[in-house]
Amino acid sequence: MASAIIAGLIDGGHKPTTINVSDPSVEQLTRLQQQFGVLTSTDNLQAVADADVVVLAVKPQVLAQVATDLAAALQPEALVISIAAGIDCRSLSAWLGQGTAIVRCMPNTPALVNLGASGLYANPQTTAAQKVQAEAILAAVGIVVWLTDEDQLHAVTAVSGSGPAYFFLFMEAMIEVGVAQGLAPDLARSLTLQTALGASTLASNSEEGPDVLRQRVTSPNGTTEQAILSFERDDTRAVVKRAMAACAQRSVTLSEELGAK
Ligand SMILES: NC(=O)C1=CN([C@@H]2O[C@H](COP(=O)(O)OP(=O)(O)OC[C@H]3O[C@@H](n4cnc5c(N)ncnc54)[C@H](OP(=O)(O)O)[C@@H]3O)[C@@H](O)[C@H]2O)C=CC1
Ligand SMILES: O=C(O)[C@@H]1CCC=N1
Repeated sequence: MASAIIAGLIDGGHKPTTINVSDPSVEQLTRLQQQFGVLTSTDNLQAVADADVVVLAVKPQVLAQVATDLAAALQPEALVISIAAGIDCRSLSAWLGQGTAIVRCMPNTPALVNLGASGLYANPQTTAAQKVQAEAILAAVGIVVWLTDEDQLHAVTAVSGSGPAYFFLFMEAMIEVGVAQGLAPDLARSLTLQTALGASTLASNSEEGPDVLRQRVTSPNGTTEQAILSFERDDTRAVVKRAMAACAQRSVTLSEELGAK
């Protein structure tokens, strides 16, 4: 995720030498340095020392340690943006310092192709100018929505944070079945991916909702009708509801398991 955000910032005209990337892996840093021309360090404290914005893009499992270590090195006026799933502002403040301006963000991997979708929530310590900064960083890789209730980030995770994986699963299944029905694998793949891109683009460009667009594909007594009836008989909406509930619930329990006690 961090690579995607760095790429978006640099594509958007951000000067590479104003970005300092820290990671334990020298190989990873060398790759980022060669690809983007950013400054690099294996020392998190050194990387944040002069930073006005710090993006925390580590796994939730290491966030407590990383954030606690950073506290002493942060500039008092720095904005901290965390993209970690689940971990709330209460925990981040406990680790970073109570006065820290924090924006929590839930991005997604289509940020890699500038088609990301991010939900953002700012704690009360965040100034209007810092909110503009946070929005500009995430807007470099896709659309941004602001949330007024931090708990909504669980739902954003279930919709867009994890959402790409649901569509990939659907694509995998369609490709497999296309092949089973007699198509060459490369044909099944390109037809599936173009259909996903076409459906998404059509829905994005249309004033009509997905329900109306679906009905347009579904000719009475035609082929689609049989597929949709089969999906409804299998209660696909309930399947989606259970999956997204499990996802949002995991976001809640990540916070309980890994948050500040
Ligand atoms: N993947 C996704 O679709 C999304 C992920 N997120 C969130 O983004 C965060 C990162 O996820 P993702 O990008 O997938 O994970 P990655 O494992 O790809 O990236 C995490 C990076 O953090 C580095 N790292 C590990 N320990 C430290 C440390 N102590 N100090 C500095 N860097 C460290 C890792 O290095 P190394 O590999 O060498 O250990 C790795 O490069 C997570 O919190 C996740 O919840 C949010 C939205 C979507
Ligand atoms: O699976 C995860 O925990 C992360 C957060 C959202 C997408 N990937």
